[in-house]
Amino acid sequence: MGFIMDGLDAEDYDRTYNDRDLLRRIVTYFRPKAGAMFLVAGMIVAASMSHAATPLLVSYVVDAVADGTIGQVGWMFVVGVLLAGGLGWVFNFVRQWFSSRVTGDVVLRLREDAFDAVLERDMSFYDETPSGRIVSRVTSDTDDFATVSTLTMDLISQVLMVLFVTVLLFARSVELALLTLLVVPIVVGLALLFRRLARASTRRAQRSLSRVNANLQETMGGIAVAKNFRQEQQVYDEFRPINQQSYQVTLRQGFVFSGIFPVLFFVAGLATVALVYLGGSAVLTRGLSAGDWYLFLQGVALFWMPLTSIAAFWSQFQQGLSASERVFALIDAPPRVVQSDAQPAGELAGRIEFEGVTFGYDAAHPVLRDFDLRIEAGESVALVGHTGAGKSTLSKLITRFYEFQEGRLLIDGRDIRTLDLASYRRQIGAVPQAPFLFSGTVADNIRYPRPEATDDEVLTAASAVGGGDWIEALPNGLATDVGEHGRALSMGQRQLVALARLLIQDPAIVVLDEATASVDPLTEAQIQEGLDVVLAGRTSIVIAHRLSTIEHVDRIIVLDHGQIVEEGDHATLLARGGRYCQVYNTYFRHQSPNYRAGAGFVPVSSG
Ligand SMILES: Nc1ncnc2c1ncn2[C@@H]1O[C@H](COP(=O)(O)OP(=O)(O)OP(=O)(O)O)[C@@H](O)[C@H]1O
Repeated sequence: MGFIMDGLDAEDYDRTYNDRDLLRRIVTYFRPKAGAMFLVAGMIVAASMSHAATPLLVSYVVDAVADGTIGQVGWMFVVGVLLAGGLGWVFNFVRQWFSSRVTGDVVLRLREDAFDAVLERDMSFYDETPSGRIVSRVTSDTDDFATVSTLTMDLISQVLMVLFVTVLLFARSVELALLTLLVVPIVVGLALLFRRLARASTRRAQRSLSRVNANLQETMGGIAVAKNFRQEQQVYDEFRPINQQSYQVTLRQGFVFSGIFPVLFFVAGLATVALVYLGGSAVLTRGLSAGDWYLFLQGVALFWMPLTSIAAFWSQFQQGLSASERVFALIDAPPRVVQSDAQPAGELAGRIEFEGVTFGYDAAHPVLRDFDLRIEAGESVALVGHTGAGKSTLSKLITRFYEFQEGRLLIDGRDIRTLDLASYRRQIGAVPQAPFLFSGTVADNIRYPRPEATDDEVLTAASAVGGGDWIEALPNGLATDVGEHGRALSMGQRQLVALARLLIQDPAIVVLDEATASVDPLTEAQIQEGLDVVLAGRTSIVIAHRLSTIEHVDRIIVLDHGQIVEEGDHATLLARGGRYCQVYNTYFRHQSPNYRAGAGFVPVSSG
């Protein structure tokens, strides 16, 4: 049991809706399609009537054969049966056509809503949720939901068939009709019991599938690293148990689902035996016509088919319901970042103040405790410190990607929680270590923050960065295709594109995580020049990895375990011989032009 259930826990934001809320929610998606659905309902009634007409007509044929009048009326029955069949086909066709439209439109809207919700989520959501799982909610879960609507329409048509057949049965013989109906509560009871089992096993099957998706997604994302280190076997070893688990869980689901049919058929078989026996005796003893008896035998078959398919329907219905539950949970996931107001940020000067901020990714383990820091408008600050010191964390709070637990964060003296996030983020330029480029040309990527930027503006921005020489090195200049994730450009070129993109955005505050990947000295110089242009006149917080950056900024802040342990400019801090010197000796010393292995250490006198 342990292995089969491992890793199939719900996501943090998963929730269980009660049936009524879930159905109400589903109905809101179908309401705009009411017109088409009425037409579908009409077609379902018409098709069900034409299908129910066939056994009725045949029962008359049986009677006509029995009393020898078939010769005079035979042709009418032939026409009647053909007509019922033909009309049934037309009604069904129209029904299928419109119900596909309804389902398609509903899924379209649901998927749009799910996608919008995904875009709205805070960064913490992406850190915690593997992207494969998100993908499977937006794609396969919405598809499963679609099957609910198709099945619901099928079910309605089946139920109508049952009603028509019941009416026919009662019209012919109340006694036999009641006998047939006696079995209904048994079937419904079994179906309800089965419904509980099906829902639980279905939910597990969906989770295991999304685990497979998540694993595949991660594998594809890191395939270059895996191949480089020849770790294909390890990747395979990781995939195998996850896939195996999905197999086991699906197998269990199949077991549960297939269990219901033998039980239902057994009950149905008993009922048929009883009807054949009682109906046969009635024909012999009480003058029931052979046609009536035939109608009953057909009626039983017609009657059982919808009932058993209703039972089978539950399984898929449950699958669709739990899929819709998962999609709605994604749509309804409460944001972690909560704004108390939505004041437009306006033109920011860029002053940033942390006042007694406490923050932990997990509230029980704070990364920052009672943290104070004031960065003046237009000041450039470099954050340095050992790995895990909290440098990126600070930048994530400034970009408002994460919610902090205590204290205040002020931007130009205004509480960050009172600002309209969209207008605030427009003034924040965040550059990650490995700048992400979207498929398209270099110009498309530079224009990304402001699609209406003219070609001249794009060219000016690109030329301002690193003297613009790098554009000539591109095969098609700014029209060069960057390839998937910018793979067609070198790391250095990608960074230059990211800097030019910042110029187009023109933010008041820049939060930059410097790339650690080394580039050639020429590109390095271009990037440094680009940085000087981009950072001029803006508040900038740089998670510094390059010596030239720390030598140029107004203030260096040394972080250790979420605390500021030292601050000042490069020369002052070097002279002090404190914690900064330790960091310098570890990370920056070797970047000095005079670097020689084992030499150039700055003496450390304290801490
Ligand atoms: N998404 C996350 N979820 C949980 N913990 C995290 C997350 N990101 C960072 N941490 C933890 O917070 C602490 C600070 O991490 P942070 O990324 O701010 O360090 P850093 O100084 O930027 O390190 P580096 O130079 O390696 O990027 C670390 O202990 C890290 O394990």
